[in-house]
Amino acid sequence: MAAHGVTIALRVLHYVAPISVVIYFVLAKTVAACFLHQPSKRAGLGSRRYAAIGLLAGVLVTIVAQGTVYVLEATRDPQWSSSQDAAVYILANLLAYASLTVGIAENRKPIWHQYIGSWTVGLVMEVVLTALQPLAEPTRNRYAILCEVFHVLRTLLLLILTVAGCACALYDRQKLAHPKETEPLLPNGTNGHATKPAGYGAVTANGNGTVAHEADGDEEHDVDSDSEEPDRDKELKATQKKRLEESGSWLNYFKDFKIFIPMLWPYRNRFVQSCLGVVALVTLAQRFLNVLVPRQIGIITDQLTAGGGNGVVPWRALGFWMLFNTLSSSAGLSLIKSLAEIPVQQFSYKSIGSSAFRHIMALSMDFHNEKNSGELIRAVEQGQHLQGLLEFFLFEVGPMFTDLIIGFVYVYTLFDVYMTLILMGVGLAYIYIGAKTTTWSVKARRRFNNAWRNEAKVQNEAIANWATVSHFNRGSYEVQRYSKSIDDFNAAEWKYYIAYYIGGSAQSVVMLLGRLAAFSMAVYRVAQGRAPVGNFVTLTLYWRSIESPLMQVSWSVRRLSQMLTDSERLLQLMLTKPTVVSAPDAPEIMIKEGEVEFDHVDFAYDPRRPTLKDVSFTAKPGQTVALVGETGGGKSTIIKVLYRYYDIAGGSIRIDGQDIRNVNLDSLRDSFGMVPQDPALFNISLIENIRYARLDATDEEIVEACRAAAIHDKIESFPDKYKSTVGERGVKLSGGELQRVSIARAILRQPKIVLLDEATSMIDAETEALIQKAFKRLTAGRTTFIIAHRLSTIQHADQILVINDGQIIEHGTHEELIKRGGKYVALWSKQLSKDVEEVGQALEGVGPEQAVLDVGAGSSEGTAVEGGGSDER
Ligand SMILES: Nc1ncnc2c1ncn2[C@@H]1O[C@H](COP(=O)(O)OP(=O)(O)OP(=O)(O)O)[C@@H](O)[C@H]1O
Repeated sequence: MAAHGVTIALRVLHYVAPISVVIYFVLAKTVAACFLHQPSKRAGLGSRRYAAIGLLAGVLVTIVAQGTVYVLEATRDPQWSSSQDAAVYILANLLAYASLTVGIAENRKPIWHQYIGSWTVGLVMEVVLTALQPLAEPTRNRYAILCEVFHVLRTLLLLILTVAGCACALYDRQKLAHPKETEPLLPNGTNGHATKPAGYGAVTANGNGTVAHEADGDEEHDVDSDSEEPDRDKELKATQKKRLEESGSWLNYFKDFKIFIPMLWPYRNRFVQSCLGVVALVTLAQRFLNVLVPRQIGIITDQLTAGGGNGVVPWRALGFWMLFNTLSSSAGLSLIKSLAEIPVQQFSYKSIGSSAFRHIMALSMDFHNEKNSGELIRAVEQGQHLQGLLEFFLFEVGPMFTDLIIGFVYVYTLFDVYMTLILMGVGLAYIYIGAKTTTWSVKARRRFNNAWRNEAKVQNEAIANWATVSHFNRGSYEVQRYSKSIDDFNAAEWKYYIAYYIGGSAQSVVMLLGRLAAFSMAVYRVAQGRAPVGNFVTLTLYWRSIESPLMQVSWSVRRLSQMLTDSERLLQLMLTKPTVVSAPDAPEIMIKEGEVEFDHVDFAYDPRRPTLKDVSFTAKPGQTVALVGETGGGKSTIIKVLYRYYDIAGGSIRIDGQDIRNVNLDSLRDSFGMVPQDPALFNISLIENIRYARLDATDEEIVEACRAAAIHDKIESFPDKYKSTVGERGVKLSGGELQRVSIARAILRQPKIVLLDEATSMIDAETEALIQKAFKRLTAGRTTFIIAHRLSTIQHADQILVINDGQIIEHGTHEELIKRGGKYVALWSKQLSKDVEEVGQALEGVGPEQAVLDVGAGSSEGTAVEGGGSDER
């Protein structure tokens, strides 16, 4: 009775032993991957790895030897099938220890505790099995004795592995705790490694899915060391690694991706939610159909075989098969699923696209000055690959694992546990090869993406800067540059597809071998009479349903990593916070008078170089303040900080006593009418471009504004009048026309404060005189800031500020400044002499009296010649 109990315990242990080793290893690996466990600094010692591989090879030999003994015993005793548990123990143990051996052989820096723990679990199991074996079989033949010898040998090998592993771990801990006693006094620099800057390449992903310090010199697993990548991508990856290191675990790392959840999950959209429900139901039904269709064929086969041609048709079984088959056809449930998926995909496409676009538009000027717009667009496009993420997890990864589990159980019920083991073996080999090829293809994919982006960038830059290219006659140079970028792209694409296809073929071979083994085993079993023919037919049809989730596992890993790589750029973009934002619950600005006060304002684009230094002045309500000074002095910057393109570093800017940082940003910007230095238009009609300033303006108001800006007659002279399109950024208009359109926009906007940044620099003096009236109307009663190099434009200003090197060096009215005889006068006379020179050149050949006459007109009326001819770009 006791022997019977021991036999049962032994049988159970035969199943439990290999499973517990595998479970421990998988759990330890998962925990290590999630919490970024790092291999110890001494983990890469080659001698330890080789010793462990040698001992594990010994363990494998004892398992194979024991298996051989069982086969010999089976040939001697046909009733041997009763010891199926022993066969399972051998096969499963072989799979388990082979996986551990491959794990160490593949990884130059293993995380040892994962392995030591698995060996310990294996050791405990082997000790119990070795002790129970003699109790279960008191009378033993030579086969049993041999098996016991192998058991003992295996136990000894595992004991050595466990004890040596623990001893090494303890030794390392002591050694690392007292580095001074053992480490060389000189740092790493002595072995030729350069010190890397903090935060850059500090950690790299290694084969464990964990991070390792690059300084350890483990280049084999440094999948990210990619010298061909542009600096920006290296920066991106450095940020990603830094983020991973700071977050401490992959779980935390993925927390950042949660910003995409509201874009993927339709919280408030009932229709999309119900479509998701339909997709979920169909997915569930498909799991059942995967089994029911081949099973029904098996049932029909068995009924036909049993009938032996007696004319009885299995109508009922056939009817069910027809029903199941129709449901699983592409005109059945798949059609419903495909239709229901469309709104779900469109929802996420729209929400990712519009959120990313909204975010980009809300980012501050410093960001937009740095970024290449082509790259931004590509980041959004690639990020939209995330669109399928929700479905991917819910309706691909989930069903895939369900199918696998159903598959393991169903092939067991069709035949026996060996079939399940074949399936597991194929699965492990397939996933292993899949993981290997994914590593190559992800690396190749990154290069492919970079080359693709670079190609778009080169093309985009050349087209956008066509005028510059043409000024320097660099057309063929740009074509050459572009064709080189296509060559790079083709080379990267070629490498990517090689890695992709070779990996795919290797996996197909594994799949084929698995199919051959399973079908041979099924034929053998049917021939032995241990299973009906119908089961073989069912298996051949069902095998395809098991292969596809297996293929999906590695494909899903590949797809997930591809989705994450592609969306990393969008994530970085979404994580970029605008530097200028409204304070929470900031009130709208209330402008009554329009008094603008700069109070000890300091500002710098780059903290190493101050741009504005202690700037203080007050623009009284309705006053016109002119900013003059040498180029690069900081005039435009004063306007930019007032518009809050940038936040100042010190002091404050107040409008009617309200600090502009404490009011709502939109309301602040709504109060300004800006005419910038280089106005740009959309490539739409003129009338739409002007209406952009005030979307509800009527056509009459637009025409009125254009009249005031002295551009109406010009527009009327165009063949399509107000409907003329203006080209990209307004290139079809001359510089002067562009500025006048821009002034018309400002007039239409009816702002509270007017900002004119070189608004008339490209307009000739004659036209400027025409629009002076318009300016008067625009600026009447409004506080106005004017930047102008043409001093005549600003001589009537209420206040003139002379800006030099970020400071106000003089201020006052034109007359006061002229009287003072300082920098303003220097600027004024410099301009006069420049004008005389230019006029002299322009009037070469004209009589001297005539030239003097013209200069006189220019100086009194504001340099009549300055704008001459500059109205054309
Ligand atoms: N986005 C920026 N990033 C870094 N530095 C900048 C930026 N914009 C301007 N600067 C620098 O700030 C300084 C002041 O520039 P700003 O455009 O305000 O001068 P300005 O007086 O308006 O010149 P100009 O009369 O030529 O328009 C210059 O040295 C310029 O190089």
